[in-house]
Amino acid sequence: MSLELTDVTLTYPDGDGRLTALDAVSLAVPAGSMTAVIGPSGSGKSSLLAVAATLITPDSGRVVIDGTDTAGRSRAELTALRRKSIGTVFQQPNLLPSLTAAEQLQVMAHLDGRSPRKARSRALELLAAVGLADRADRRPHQLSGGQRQRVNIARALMNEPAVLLVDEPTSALDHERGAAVLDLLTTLTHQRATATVLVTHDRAHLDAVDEVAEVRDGRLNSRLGSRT
Ligand SMILES: Nc1ncnc2c1ncn2[C@@H]1O[C@H](COP(=O)(O)OP(=O)(O)OP(=O)(O)O)[C@@H](O)[C@H]1O
Repeated sequence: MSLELTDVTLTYPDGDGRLTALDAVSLAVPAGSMTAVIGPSGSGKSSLLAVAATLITPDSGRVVIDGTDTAGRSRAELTALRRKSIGTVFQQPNLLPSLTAAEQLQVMAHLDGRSPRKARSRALELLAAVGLADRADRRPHQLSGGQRQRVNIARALMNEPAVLLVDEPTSALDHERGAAVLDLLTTLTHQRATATVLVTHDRAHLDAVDEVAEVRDGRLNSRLGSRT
């Protein structure tokens, strides 16, 4: 398993007491497969993603990323693990306005100490994989919303992460562009063997995934997706 959450419980301070955002949640996502996480507002989806991203340490339970148990790791170790093993795609692409599409990706490799020449060729390869080979030298304002989200996805894959965490990637897109982005995520998940978690409100997305996990009041029920 590339991503394994076992019996994860997370609480937040809430007045005099604690609010249980995740209640003994277990989730395992193998390489090359995509799990959709659905559930009503406030059910714990973002909390689940934040725990999987190692951005929040749960009160109890185990989080294993690409074979590495995160328990007891220092902040620096977790940052290194995130950089190496986790790619994130959020609703808004958050691209840097002054950089071209290729440079947005190259920055990631630079942070990782890779050679600039290798970074450039990997950036171009990934932009081609997301259908933007001819847009590599455009800046964000010269791209459409769907194209910006594609750059965002390519950037998340720059360091060949084992785990890809995706939060509502199509919420800013119309139906057709949203469907194309979802198709792309499915293809990349299989091609690049990432363990992908997709938080979504869109039930149309559920047909494309391998497994659906529904969160309600911090508890998780898994059921198989229609691809399997
Ligand atoms: N930092 C925090 N401090 C206190 N409570 C929080 C915090 N973050 C989230 N919560 C609470 O934890 C619960 C789960 O929130 P979470 O953001 O994970 O839900 P969600 O399913 O992602 O919701 P949405 O679909 O609206 O984004 C909610 O009751 C929320 O109010």
